[in-house]
Amino acid sequence: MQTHNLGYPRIGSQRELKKAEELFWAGKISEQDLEDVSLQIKISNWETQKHAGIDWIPVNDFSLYDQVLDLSVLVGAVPERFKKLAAQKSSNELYFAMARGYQKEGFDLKPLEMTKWFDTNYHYLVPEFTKSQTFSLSGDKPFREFEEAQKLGIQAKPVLLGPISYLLLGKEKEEGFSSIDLLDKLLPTYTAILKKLQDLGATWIQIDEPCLALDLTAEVKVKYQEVYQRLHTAFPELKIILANYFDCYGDNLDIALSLPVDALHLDLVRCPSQLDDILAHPALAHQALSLGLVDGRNIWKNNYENSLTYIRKAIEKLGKEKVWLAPSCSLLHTPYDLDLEIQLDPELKDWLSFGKQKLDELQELKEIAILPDAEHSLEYLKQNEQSIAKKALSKKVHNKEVKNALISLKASDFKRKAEFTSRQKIQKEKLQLPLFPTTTIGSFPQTKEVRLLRSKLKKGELSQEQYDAEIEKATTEVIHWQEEIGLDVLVHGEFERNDMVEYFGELLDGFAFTQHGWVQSYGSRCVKPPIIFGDVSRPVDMTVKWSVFAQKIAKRQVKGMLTGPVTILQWSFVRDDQPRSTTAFQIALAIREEVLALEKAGIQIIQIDEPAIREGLPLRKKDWDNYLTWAIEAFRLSSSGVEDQTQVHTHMCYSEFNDIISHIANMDADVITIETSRSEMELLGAFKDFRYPNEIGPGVYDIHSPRVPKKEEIIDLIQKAMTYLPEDNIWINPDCGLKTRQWEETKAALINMVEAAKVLRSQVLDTA
Ligand SMILES: CN1c2c(nc(N)[nH]c2=O)NC[C@@H]1CNc1ccc(C(=O)N[C@@H](CCC(=O)N[C@@H](CCC(=O)N[C@@H](CCC(=O)O)C(=O)O)C(=O)O)C(=O)O)cc1
Ligand SMILES: N[C@@H](CCS)C(=O)O
Ligand SMILES: [Zn+2]
Repeated sequence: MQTHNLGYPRIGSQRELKKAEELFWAGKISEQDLEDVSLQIKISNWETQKHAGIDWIPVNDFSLYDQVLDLSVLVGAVPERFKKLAAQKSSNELYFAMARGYQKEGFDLKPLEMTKWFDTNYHYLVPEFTKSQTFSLSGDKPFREFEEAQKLGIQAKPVLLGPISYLLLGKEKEEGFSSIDLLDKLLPTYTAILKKLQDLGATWIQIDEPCLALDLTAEVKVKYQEVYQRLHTAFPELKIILANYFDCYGDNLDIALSLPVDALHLDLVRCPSQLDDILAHPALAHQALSLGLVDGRNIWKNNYENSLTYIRKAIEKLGKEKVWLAPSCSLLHTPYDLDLEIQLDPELKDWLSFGKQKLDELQELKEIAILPDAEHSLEYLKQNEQSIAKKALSKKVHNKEVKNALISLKASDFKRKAEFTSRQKIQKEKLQLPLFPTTTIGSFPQTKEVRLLRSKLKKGELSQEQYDAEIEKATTEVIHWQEEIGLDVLVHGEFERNDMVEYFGELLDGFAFTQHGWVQSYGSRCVKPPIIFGDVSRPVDMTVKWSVFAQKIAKRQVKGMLTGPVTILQWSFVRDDQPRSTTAFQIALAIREEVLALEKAGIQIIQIDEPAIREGLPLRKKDWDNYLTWAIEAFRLSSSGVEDQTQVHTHMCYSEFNDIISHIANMDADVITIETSRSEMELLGAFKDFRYPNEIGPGVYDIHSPRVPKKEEIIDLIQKAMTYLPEDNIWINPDCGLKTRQWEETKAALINMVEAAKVLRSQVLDTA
């Protein structure tokens, strides 16, 4: 029996990579310094895994920015616009230019698009393909890392994203072909990579094909057979472990089992039922099974008794040699090390397991499975049973009042008092906003200075009063500045928030938060997801103080700003002892209370952000309806308590809306602000076709880039939006919050946005 790992977090246990990268980008350290930090992280990761006793340790799971971008660079899929830069710069500079864009020395290069990695909060860089796309081996990253690991005596298993998933995750940049048509062109380069790894001494290679968890066309299914047959023919000696995760193989199982690979990985956390299906499958013959037992997407201790049931079943059918033990997916999505959490409640800590502890769990499971009667095995089992039992019975988890509140919900709790058309009249009368009201999405730049204040507060170097005074100052400045430039609906800037989810997690009961539980979101950006361990309730006001403060000093309306229940759920580590929907409703009730508290305090416009509604969609379409029903109900529960005159906004980003537009409409927010600028407003087609009734703020510029949009561009975009939507329903705003931007470009962009609104208003008046 072997243990192996599918991938390890790579930001460093103290976010060393993030810090080094940001210094490198600022020109403060050299490329060599960055390489040194990277190597230290890799070595530390390998040693940790070796020390835990993992038999096969992944290499090439490290990345300076993103593993999909790594493969694009390795196979030479560099978009044409970067070619001139490529000729002048180092490979790292080109790599980061593709990741982040390049706007200097006469270049104005847009980065690759970034999108969600399946249903996670990790974002990858979307490969770009053209009809005449060519590929060629253009780097040495996996080879270098394999050699580095070998030198340290690590039994290394290179990890590569599979050729089919790679192509399917990319985007065609011109019409008339499909990315999967490029397989024949890609395979020679892909085989060159395998050849080189084999020549260096690799025996096992992990090829990730997470697209096997999606609904696939018959054409793609056939490609799987062709490709893996070709790879097997080319490398009969090389052993391939094919990894799928995040959902079942489902109806791709027959294909997966027919492939000439040496081992198949199953995510038993997301799909426990597939083990029986596989063990009973007539095609199961030559393959070993890698059991994805330990949850790579969550932080709870593994339940050994459950895992051992799976292990025993697999051994019975296949024999010990053909059973591998693994995490369900890469540990990239978990924090590094629970031992760093010295402030966590010890009772809660006993229920948890982070990346490093998950490695120990694998090793302990292996020992229990091999030597079930050994003293240490019995001890491991006993300890584990005790932790699991304590959690199930803990008073900290269960709150009767919350459970009762959920049971007592009525249909009317999910519905605004009046229909939208009546509300709209009342709100237009009350708010007296101009045509094309301008607003922003909530956050203003979270500068180093603001973050430093919080850091000092946490370290006790600043008192709460001193901190509050500084946040007051920043909020006051931003309110006055918004009024000065003429924005219509103001925001308080969110300076008091570390993150739009963690902030609420720190204030709600049933949540815990960590000191070092960082998880990579994209590139150097990380999040610290809170841990939902118990029934959720709201012991204190969470946002009222800062909204009321801002409203008091403002001459115009200030939007209250909340994160919605589905997004809080999606971006937290969630309970595994009750359905996600139950937790979502509990959070929704807490947010509903906050909404009512804001209303009572005189806030007339309240935004409830739900950027993660779409990413929460299950990977298989058959599961969509169930999810969308409870997710939209959770939003409605959070937003429906208010009077008709109170205007509820929601905000979404990173979303394609076509296939879920009826559900978006069903949220019944008075105003929805959405990311549309990158699609040049084309996303609005769905709203037009559906005759979406409520008001919409289509984003007029991309906030991911420092580029300042020109007034004329914004006018053009809104004129385009007017071909989709009634002008009375249009708001003007950026795509998303401005927290990652600098002040300089923020100011310039918003001034242009307000000027554009003025021009548009006068154009409409002229034609009236
Ligand atoms: C909108 N997005 C979000 C997602 N998920 C979330 N949970 N939150 C989101 O906002 N998913 C989708 C997108 C992803 N986008 C982003 C955008 C930006 C970040 C980001 O900037 N992350 C920060 C960390 C934010 C934070 O928690 N800050 C804390 C602590 C800051 C810190 O490191 N302090 C230093 C001292 C200060 C200093 O010297 O700078 C320290 O303690 O050592 C805070 O503000 O208090 C990042 O830096 O990565 C993430 C996802
Ligand atoms: N209100 C949040 C939404 C981000 S999706 C912000 O402005 O940052
Ligand atoms: Zn957003």
